[in-house]
Amino acid sequence: MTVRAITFDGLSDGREHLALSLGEPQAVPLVRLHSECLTGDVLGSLRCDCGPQLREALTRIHDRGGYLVYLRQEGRGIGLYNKLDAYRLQDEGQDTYTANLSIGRRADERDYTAAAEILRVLGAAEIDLLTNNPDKVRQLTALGIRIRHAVPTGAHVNPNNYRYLSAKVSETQHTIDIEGMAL
Ligand SMILES: Nc1nc2c(ncn2[C@@H]2O[C@H](COP(=O)(O)OP(=O)(O)OP(=O)(O)O)[C@@H](O)[C@H]2O)c(=O)[nH]1
Ligand SMILES: [Zn+2]
Repeated sequence: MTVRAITFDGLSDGREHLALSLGEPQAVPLVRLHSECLTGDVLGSLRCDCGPQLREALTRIHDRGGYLVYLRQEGRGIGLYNKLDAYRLQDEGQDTYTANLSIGRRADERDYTAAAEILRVLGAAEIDLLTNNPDKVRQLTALGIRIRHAVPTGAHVNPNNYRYLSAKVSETQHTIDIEGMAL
């Protein structure tokens, strides 16, 4: 797989987000905005679905042509240490969003302004977005990116992440097909 890595100067949040260009260039590219998850992406944690989603995205975007934008928004924007603190509360029974509130943070602190800046630099003003998250679609649209289709990812369900995925469906209306997959 040939991959072109693209770096950026002067993004409004000052972070080192990375874009990967995969496959053949397209008028309307397939794009994934992947939020950093050290535990899932790198360490293979089964508590979430981030690692399998990342690998699925790389393959699908390579086949279709487009960009994977790796956003440095660990823990839905609260950072790694806070996410690990929230995990402790989840082990005591709180759901993934309530645990954020319990440590004094918002349920989801992600902002996609830098992502929209990146897409504009890439010339990707209209995209197909690989996501189950309606908030990503809402925010990007408000930032001037046209979403032709929101393309759902696969459902990467396991016994350890079932509650986490259920909360995404019930609390933030993610389009994940976990019906009948209770483990
Ligand atoms: N605060 C917190 N963040 C988490 C937790 N589990 C995963 N994350 C972070 O959540 C982010 C991934 O977001 P998700 O809400 O799983 O999925 P999404 O990106 O909104 O939606 P998709 O585009 O459909 O994948 C990554 O930054 C992870 O580090 C958790 O229990 N608590
Ligand atoms: Zn994760």
